[in-house]
Amino acid sequence: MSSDSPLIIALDHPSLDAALCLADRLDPERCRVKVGKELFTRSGPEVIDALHGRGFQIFLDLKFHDIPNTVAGAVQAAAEQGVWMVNVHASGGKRMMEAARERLDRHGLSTQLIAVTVLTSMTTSDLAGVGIDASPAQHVERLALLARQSGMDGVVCSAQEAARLRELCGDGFLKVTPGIRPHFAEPGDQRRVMTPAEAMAAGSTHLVVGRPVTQADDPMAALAAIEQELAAR
Ligand SMILES: O=C(O)c1cc(=O)[nH]c(=O)n1[C@@H]1O[C@H](COP(=O)(O)O)[C@@H](O)[C@H]1O
Repeated sequence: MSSDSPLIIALDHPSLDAALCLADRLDPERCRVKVGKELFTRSGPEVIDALHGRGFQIFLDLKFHDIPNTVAGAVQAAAEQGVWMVNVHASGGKRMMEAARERLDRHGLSTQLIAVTVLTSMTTSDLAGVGIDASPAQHVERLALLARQSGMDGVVCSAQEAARLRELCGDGFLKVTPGIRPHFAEPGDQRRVMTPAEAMAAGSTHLVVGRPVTQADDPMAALAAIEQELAAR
């Protein structure tokens, strides 16, 4: 089964059972799902098989960042599990991203390969704290251009940077944007946020939504409310 929806629901759950319980309340024709570090570290590849078995396309969000050979091997291992999308950190550099690209191509693996630019929880002062003297918007541009030159299919960025990246990198370059907060949701720890409709208008190609759906009393109703917000724009 596959979904044309731009929505990717982040299954940031502490156990396989909890993640599957939520997945069973979602419709794989109306969203994809994202498996991140906590869930994968606890459950291992079993969660991938279980979600595939339920018909979901999966974004395996492990944000690989290591030497080129190690990242290439990790990306290959992810792709061989049949996931739809996998990511690395653009700040791992050009040679690291190229190694990942080359490994997928060499093995004929069509998993979407994207690079994280600047995390949506980060501000200018957070960047300064790690020695980067630039605003998030400036640093995202730099890393997105590097990611495109290195053969990535797209980037993870905040929706606030999507419009600029559409100008710089074109429509076909994926812009996967977390930090999505529908009108009914709280920002929590996110700093660079937008509503679903604003994010799509700005050029996002995919919206990563976690707590606004997963913590809702009725997750499918929350997803439907987001779909309505998108349809009304
Ligand atoms: O790569 C990601 O998915 C990601 C990158 C980023 O810059 N910011 C970010 O929030 N994420 C992920 O997107 C999800 C957002 O979840 P909520 O804040 O609950 O909507 C989490 O799973 C984060 O790990």
